[in-house]
Amino acid sequence: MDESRFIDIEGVEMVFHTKKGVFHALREIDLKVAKGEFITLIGHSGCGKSTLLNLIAGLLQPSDGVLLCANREIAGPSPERSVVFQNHSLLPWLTCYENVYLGVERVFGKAESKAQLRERTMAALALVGLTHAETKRPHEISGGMKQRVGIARALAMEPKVLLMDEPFGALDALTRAHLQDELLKIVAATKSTVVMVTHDVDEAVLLSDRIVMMTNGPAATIGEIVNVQLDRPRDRVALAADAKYMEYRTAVLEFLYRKQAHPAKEAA
Ligand SMILES: Nc1ncnc2c1ncn2[C@@H]1O[C@H](COP(=O)(O)OP(=O)(O)OP(=O)(O)O)[C@@H](O)[C@H]1O
Repeated sequence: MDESRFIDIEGVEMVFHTKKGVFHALREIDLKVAKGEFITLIGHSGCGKSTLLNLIAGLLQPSDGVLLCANREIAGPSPERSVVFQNHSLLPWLTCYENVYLGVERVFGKAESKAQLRERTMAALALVGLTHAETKRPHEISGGMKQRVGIARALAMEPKVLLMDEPFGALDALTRAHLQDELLKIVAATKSTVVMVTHDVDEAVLLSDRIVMMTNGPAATIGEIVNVQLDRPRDRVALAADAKYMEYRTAVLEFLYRKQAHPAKEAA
């Protein structure tokens, strides 16, 4: 298999049929994501970032074009492409442990013993530093912890691709920085392929191998792509004074606020 096109998106168009008529959301989307690559999607509000992520997740079907993952057409949702949403979407009546276990059981339940499933669940909770919270329910933990349970659940399914829709968008700046650092470590350890939607320019530069910048909608498409060639592991404090980091940051700001200025709704 050609690992440089692990996710292969070709000629994708997305048209929504609404009560008000036809809405052309995405046009001519071509993107190849390599195995182990970390991609962020950035662009102004409403440009179609979530739509593109949902197409890769298989939650939406394109109006035209094709999406492949590991050479197979993406025909629907699958645990091999697990999604972490902004609102953590945990089941409120289940404990943190049970929320993660549910995903583990779905993927490995037929093949493995209960002890093995338990081991996987505990390993995923440990990965996000939540072993101590296994018996707590979502209302008993902070927003950052809930988001970590969501990430643990997604990772525990050992997905080929981790899809994240503004996973840290609702968190305060310090918690957000902490979770970004954790995610970098986890991704380095698991060698996951990640596609993440973000509004945050610094988050995009810190995490990405490539930043995919989208033009404004309607009929949004990929405008430019920034190749972030910063060594890993990355240290946010050291990067703050790094000339290359500033260059990438400026390139994204330039795209968003000069080339794709959005007078009504300034994002990022
Ligand atoms: N199911 C749908 N039916 C009709 N229109 C839709 C549907 N889903 C999305 N859209 C429209 O497609 C466009 C892209 O929406 P999308 O949510 O993908 O944007 P986004 O870039 O993720 O926005 P935000 O940053 O605000 O979350 C928007 O104009 C939106 O109103």
